[in-house]
Amino acid sequence: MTGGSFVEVRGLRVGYKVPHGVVQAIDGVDLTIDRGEALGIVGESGCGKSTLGLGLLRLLPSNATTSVDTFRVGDTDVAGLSQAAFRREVRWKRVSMVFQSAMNSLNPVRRVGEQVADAYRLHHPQASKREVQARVDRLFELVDIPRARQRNYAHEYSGGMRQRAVIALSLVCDPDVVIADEATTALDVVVQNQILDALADLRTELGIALIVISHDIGVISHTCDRVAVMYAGQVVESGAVADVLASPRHPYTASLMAALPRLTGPRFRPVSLPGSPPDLADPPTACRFAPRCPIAADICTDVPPAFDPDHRWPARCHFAGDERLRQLGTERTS
Ligand SMILES: Nc1ncnc2c1ncn2[C@@H]1O[C@H](COP(=O)(O)OP(=O)(O)OP(=O)(O)O)[C@@H](O)[C@H]1O
Repeated sequence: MTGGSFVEVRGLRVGYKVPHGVVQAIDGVDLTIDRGEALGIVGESGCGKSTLGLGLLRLLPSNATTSVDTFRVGDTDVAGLSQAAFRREVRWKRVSMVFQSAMNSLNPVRRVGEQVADAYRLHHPQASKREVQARVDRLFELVDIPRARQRNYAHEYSGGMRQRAVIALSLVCDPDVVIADEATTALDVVVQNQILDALADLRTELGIALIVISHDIGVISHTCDRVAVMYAGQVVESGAVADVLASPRHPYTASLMAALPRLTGPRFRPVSLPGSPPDLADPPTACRFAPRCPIAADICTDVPPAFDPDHRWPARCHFAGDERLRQLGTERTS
């Protein structure tokens, strides 16, 4: 990773206050993304993916405490901004988000075109009627919805079209960074791929830095250049998608891959990962994955593994890239 990346996040931490202590949902995450690049965030439920996206946009509930050493977008340091300045200058304008449930993001009793126009007017109160309509037309064109459909209500759209409309809303203010959180999870695979392709086109056409959050490694491989694999609030491996998926260096990534059914090549029985992630109010002090790890040794429960986010392909494991990882998921069925 380069020090001159377009987006740089260093030392992000988010804790939720709960009756029995603090759930440290994000514990020192570093990310860098270039313009036009897509970074995937993958991991199983509860590893902190949504907290990461919401934390970057400062949209977390009041029991959350967030801190970050560096959050820079282009030349702007957004970490030091007050809540009011962040809302005014960053949220939706520099960094926006596409959520999973399109129906929750769209107003059922207002035409979709009007909703997009409302959102634009909110941020550009001086814009003339003609400017607003030109922007709405452009946004519908970008997400490939015919102009005539601006007059429809959300319930008259298909699921895929609704999700495109939500993407159009996220682009209203011409953001530099778009975070897509499980944006296609509710859609069938064909429509899912169309939406992922649309996002991929937009990021290259508009030079957006895209963060794709998903529990589905297939979604990440379809859309992203790089991937950060999260486990228990930390990034455990990151690198080029093709490298990481072909020969994972961390046992957690290897286990995620082994749990995937394969459609081509020799047939393997998917091997699900035993156990569950640790309690984030009291995680293991050394390697957090050790209790579930098939190759763990004494050092893993004694010494926290190092992680250098500036390495080309870092893995938070004492046995990173170990030969034994290749054996995971090799239980052939035929
Ligand atoms: N408002 C909250 N109060 C307390 N704990 C929370 C809150 N929101 C999330 N958490 C906890 O923070 C951790 C991370 O949750 P998060 O929703 O970010 O994970 P995730 O990877 O997005 O999971 P999923 O895919 O199921 O949404 C979990 O242990 C979760 O229980």
